[in-house]
This record gives sequence, C-alpha cells and structure tokens, in this order.
Amino acid sequence: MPAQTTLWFSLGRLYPHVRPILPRLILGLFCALGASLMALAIPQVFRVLINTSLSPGGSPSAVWGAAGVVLGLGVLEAAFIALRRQFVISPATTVETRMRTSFYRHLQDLSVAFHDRWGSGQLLSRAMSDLNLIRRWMAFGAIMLVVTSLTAVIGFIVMLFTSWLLALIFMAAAVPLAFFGFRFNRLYRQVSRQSQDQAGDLATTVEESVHGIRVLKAFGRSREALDSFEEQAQGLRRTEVFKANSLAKFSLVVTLLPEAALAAALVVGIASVANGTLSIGALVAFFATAAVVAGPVESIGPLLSMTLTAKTAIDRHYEVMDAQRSITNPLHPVHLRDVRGELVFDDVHFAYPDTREGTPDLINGVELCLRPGETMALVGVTGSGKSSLLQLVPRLYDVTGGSIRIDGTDVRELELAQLRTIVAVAFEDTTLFSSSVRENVLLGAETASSAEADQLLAQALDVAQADFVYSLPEGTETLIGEEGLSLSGGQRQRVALARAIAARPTVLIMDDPLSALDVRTEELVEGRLREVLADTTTLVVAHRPSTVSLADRVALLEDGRISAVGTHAELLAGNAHYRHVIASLPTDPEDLDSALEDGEIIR
Ligand SMILES: Nc1ncnc2c1ncn2[C@@H]1O[C@H](COP(=O)(O)OP(=O)(O)OP(=O)(O)O)[C@@H](O)[C@H]1O
Repeated sequence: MPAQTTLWFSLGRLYPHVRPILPRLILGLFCALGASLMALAIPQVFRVLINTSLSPGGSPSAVWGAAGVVLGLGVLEAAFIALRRQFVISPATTVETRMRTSFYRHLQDLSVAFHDRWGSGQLLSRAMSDLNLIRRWMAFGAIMLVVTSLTAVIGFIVMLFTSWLLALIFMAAAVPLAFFGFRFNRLYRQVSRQSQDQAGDLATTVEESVHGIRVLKAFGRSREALDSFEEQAQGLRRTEVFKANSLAKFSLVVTLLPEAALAAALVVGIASVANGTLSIGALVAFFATAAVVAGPVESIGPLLSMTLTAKTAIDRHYEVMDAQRSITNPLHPVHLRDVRGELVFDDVHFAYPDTREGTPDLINGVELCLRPGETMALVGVTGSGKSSLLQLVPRLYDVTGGSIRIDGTDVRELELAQLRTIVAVAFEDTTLFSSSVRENVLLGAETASSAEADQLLAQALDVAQADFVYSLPEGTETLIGEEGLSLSGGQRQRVALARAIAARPTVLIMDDPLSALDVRTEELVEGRLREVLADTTTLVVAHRPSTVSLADRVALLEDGRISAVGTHAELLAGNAHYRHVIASLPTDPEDLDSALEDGEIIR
C-alpha cells in the first residue's frame, strides 16, 4: 500500500526540477493572466458603450471606436495565449527529459534485489506515461489552474463592484461547489492511483508475453494469455469508466450551479433595473463578466482531475526515486594494483531479502579459496544456491555474513567500477542488447584505440568459437538483440561469452554459459579459454560432466556449504554425494531454441 501524502507535499517535490525553469513558468503565468484580463475587460467596454453611446443623446459613431477596442483586446488575448505556450512548452519538455534521465540513471544504480521486486511494466509506465502526465500538468494544468482561479476571483470582484446583490447570488453557489469539490478530490485521488497502477501491471503483462512468446506458442497457451490479458484490460477499462463518470458528475455540478445562479441573478437583475437600482449597462456588463467567469469555473473540474492525476504520477515516480541504493561504493575505497586474482570466500552467508524468518541461510558458511589463474567448477543439486553464490562476487547482491576477498581485499571495500572491471560475468540466461555484434561484445571492454578494439573483438570471438558472426549479413556490424537478427540459443551464448572474455577480467564468473553448446564446441571453447585466460581465475557453475572435467578442481555445494573440494577424479572416487550430483546431470546440451527452430516441441 503506497504511503498517503498530501497534494501540496507531492506537488512540492517537483520544485527542485522546476526551479531552473521557474522564471519562464512565471512569465507563462503572467501571459495566461494577461489573456484572462483582456477577456474580462471586454464586458466593461459593453458597459460604457451601453450606458453612454447607446443611451438617449449618445453618439452612434462611438460604436466603431468600441468595436476597435474590443478587437484590440481580442487580438491581445490571442497574443498572450500564444506567448504562454511559447514560454512553457519547451522548458516543461526539458524538465520531463531530465527527470526521465535521472529516473533511468537511478534504475541502473538500484540493486538487483530492487529489480527482483518490481515488475518491468510498472517501471516502464513510470518512466514514460507518468512523466508525460507530469509534463502536461506543468505546461498546462498548473498554470491554468492558477489562472482560472485568479480569473474567477478577479471576475467575482468585478461582478461585486458591478452589483453586490447579484454577485452574492453567485457566491451562494460556491458553497455546495466547495463541498462537492472536496468529495471529488478524495475519490479521484484513489481511483487515479488505481488506474495508473493497473496500466503499469498491464504493461508488465505485455512485456512478459512478448518476451515469452516462444514459450506461450510452444505450450499452446496463447489463448489463456489473451484471456488473462483481456481480464486485466477490462479491469483497467472499468476503472477508467468510473474515473470518467466521477469527473462527469463533478463537471455537471460545476456547470449546473453557476447556471442556476445565473438564472436567479437574471430575475433579480431585471427587477433591479425595473426599480432603477441598476443601470442596463451594468446588467449587461455583469452577465458578460459572468459568461467570461463561467468558462474558467467550468474548467476547474478537468483541471483538478489533471492535478490529482499528476499528483499520483509524482507519487509513483518518487516511490522509485526514493528507493535506496543498497549496494554502494565504500566511503574510503581501496584501489587494487596489479591484481593477481586470488578469490577467497570466507564464512560467506547469504539469504534473499524475502526469505521467511527461521529458514537457514541459502549460503550458510561457504569457505573456498581459488588460487590465481585457477579454474574451479562449482557443482551442486539444482536449487542449492550456485547461481546465488556467484552473484555475490561482483556484488549483484551483498553477502549477509562473512566476506568475499580478492587478493585479500573485501569486495565491499573496492570501488564498484574497479570491482566490475576485475570481475566479468557470463550468465546462462544471455541478454543481448539491440545493437551490433561488435557493440555487444565490446560492452565491458576498455580499449585505447579502434585498432585495439578490432583486435580484442577478433580474439574474443575466436575464443568463444563465435566465428559464425562473420557470415551474418553485415558481419560484426549486424544488428542483434530484440530489434535485430534472431540468434539461436547457442549462438547467443557464444556472443555473451565473447563479451565476458573481451572485458579481459582477472576473475571470470561463468554461470553455466556454455549449456546450449554441444560438447565438442564446449571443449574447444574451454581449451581456448585456458590458453588466452591463463592468468584468469575462473569460477564456473557446471551442469554437465564435460564442463566439470575441464576444471582444475571442483567444489561441491551442499546444504549451503562447500562440503568437498578436489579434482573431478578424486571426488568421483571418494564422495557419494558428488557421484549422486554428477549422475543427475544431463549429458546432452539443452538447446531449446534449436529444438524450437526444428519444430520438435511445437504442438
Ligand atoms: N531473486 C531471488 N529471490 C528470492 N529467492 C531466489 C531468488 N533467486 C533464486 N532464489 C531461490 O534461491 C534458491 C537457489 O537458487 P539458485 O538459482 O542460486 O540455485 P542453483 O543452484 O543455481 O540452481 P540451478 O542449478 O537450478 O540453476 C532457489 O530456491 C531459488 O528459488
């Protein structure tokens, strides 16, 4: 349940972003006010015209002069409106872009634990539609709300001076208006929050189904996915209809009450003219002013709803922006020079934040030492925490007890940038970005010149046995990732592995990154890796006996601890649990993509 905040508190949070453009917003406000004043001045021209020129003995030629003044005021009003747009639209867009950039930066900085908890659609809708709503409110809603309120107040004062009695009739209508306004505010805030959250959930569903389209198709679940999407979309529709109905009801009250007051004032006004207490000119001016004021009063409903929607958007934006970065740089970082790559796990404990109390830690006192340049395979039954342990090294999560040290220095004492230069990771679940093969591979590489980059690219592709990229339509410049060419699972893994190699790490963490490769290719890759990364300490989660046998030593993860370390042969000979784990490992590569492409498991 999101924290409840007042409207002023939420709007006030925008101030730091708005401060640089405040002068332009104020100029825009003055222009909007100028336009309203011009509109309010026109009835006064009528008043003078009727009371002087059109009364008996007046000069009819003055009508031309009055028409000229009305035209001039009309032109000025239009010019002020155009100026207002000019002043505010561009700076409001700048603020939107800056807020979006800082939102994106913050998302990048937040820990993986944060991203585990948040649906991608919720983040997407906050980054796109919520910021869009805030911009529209800043450029239009906020200014118009101030201006319409001021126009209504000034118009009312003018009406008061024209006829206090008629003005009081209008004033009486404001009391029920305030009551309805209060109720509307409360209701609309809740429903607007609900609709924006539902829109975020809907975006998550779209995102998930697009990502999982192969699985949905392969398992023939497209119909069910559509049904569940439709249900969610209907939920959003119901909220939107309810929202629109609430606004329509409030707008009805806001329109009806002034109209009723106008009818009552007309009766009283004509009686006043008849008994001589009010001039005809004043009566006409009063009603012309009332007509000018009616516009702003009627627009208060939509403007208030826009403000409440913006408040919700601001609250949603800051729910993410207020999330603390849990994995940060140390205050006094240690800078490692000439890293050798000794990796030590010292009584490491770890439990995910949502773990139930009383459950033993997933990683429950891991002790392990990898010598510089050593290749160690990590083996354990499924769900034993191998991937979780690996993610602690580059600090995707932090240990909850004990420490991980590189060359004797706790990884938490290193600057994150240096740690992630020393440690490179290749995951089984490969993510390729929508850019060229070259950019994907050189993502984490620091190169001094383009010639060095070329050389590094060629070497990384060679080691990862990813030569197939040269035969893609545009070679290494071919666009891959979501918007580009589709690669098979094995091809994707090889590109991702080349990326880890190109980063030239001292410590390489591999979470079964070769699972989609056939045994022969895996052997080639491992052989080349040994040659090129002879000085690189490698910790690799192994799901296949072939991977295990290529490692210098093997560590067995059992009940959150390392229960045995040794060569593959030693452990096979002397450890029953190891034999059980190895026996349960699949011998053949799982290449779901290739299987799908071959139509094997499409029903
Ligand atoms: N982000 C997460 N939040 C909470 N629990 C998680 C998270 N990721 C994994 N787990 C849980 O932690 C346990 C260990 O998962 P992990 O992926 O580390 O195991 P693994 O040994 O690598 O498994 P596998 O061999 O199947 O890949 C599992 O019970 C899993 O449900």
